Amino acid sequence: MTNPDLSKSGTGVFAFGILSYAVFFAVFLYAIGFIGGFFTPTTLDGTPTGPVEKALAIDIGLLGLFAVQHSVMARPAFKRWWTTIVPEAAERSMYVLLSSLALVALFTFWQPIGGIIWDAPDGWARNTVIGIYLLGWVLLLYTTFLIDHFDLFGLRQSWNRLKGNKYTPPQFYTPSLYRIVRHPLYVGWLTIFWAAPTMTVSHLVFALATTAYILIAIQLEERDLVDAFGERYVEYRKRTPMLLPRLWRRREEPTTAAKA
Ligand SMILES: C[S@@+](CC[C@H](N)C(=O)[O-])C[C@H]1O[C@@H](n2cnc3c(N)ncnc32)[C@H](O)[C@@H]1O
Repeated sequence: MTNPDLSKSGTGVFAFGILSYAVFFAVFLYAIGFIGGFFTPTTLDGTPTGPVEKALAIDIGLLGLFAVQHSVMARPAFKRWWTTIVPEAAERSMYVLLSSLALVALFTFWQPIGGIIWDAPDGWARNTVIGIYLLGWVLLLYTTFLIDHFDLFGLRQSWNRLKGNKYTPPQFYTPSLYRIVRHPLYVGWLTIFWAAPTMTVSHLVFALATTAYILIAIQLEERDLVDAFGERYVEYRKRTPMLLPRLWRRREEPTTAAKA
């Protein structure tokens, strides 16, 4: 089969990359309001409009849709097949666009369930939780730049295609926060999901499901990282905690290379 990259114009692929990035950015801004409960017309917590069973079924379906799209399309085997259909330089932008559209569906059709699990009192307690929530977003955005923000959201690939440069995938990095935990970006997400000044039943369903999803996604992602980077990632995994920073210094163990 011919590589579709060769038959598509670099300008078209780059324009698609920009469009996909713009949609992602709008979804990112909306998500801050949707999960935090400010400004946006629909929110995670809100007034229920129908029976609990129906709301639960819809919400779990929406979360499942996102989880399947986001995980299946991220696997190397899927990408190998998919890039026989879409240009290689547009693959990541396509992934970002479809992830964003799955989130638009979630924002649009989410059914609040009501029922308060906890509610931080007004004043310093509530403001502190909101502060932690916003810090989660800062952590998330900051971490994307530690790996490669523009590669993660597909712009680097389409820019390279436009310029006719050969694409080199990102290498294995452990800068800054990656020395403290292996998944700082997911720490950002978990902070965002759980730092809720008011925790309703639908927010709890959302936080539990997304936490479970992240724990599964880490297993899949690390399997791919071991395949891609081999012993370097295995050693890194041994010395660096997954999500919770160590509060004490670990006794240095000899590396596999040193043992052999
Ligand atoms: C959404 S990012 C999440 C990164 C990481 N799991 C985290 O929570 O910070 C997923 C992409 O980051 C890549 N990735 C994860 N750890 C990496 C590292 N230390 N260096 C380079 N790429 C990494 C994965 O291969 C995957 O393509």
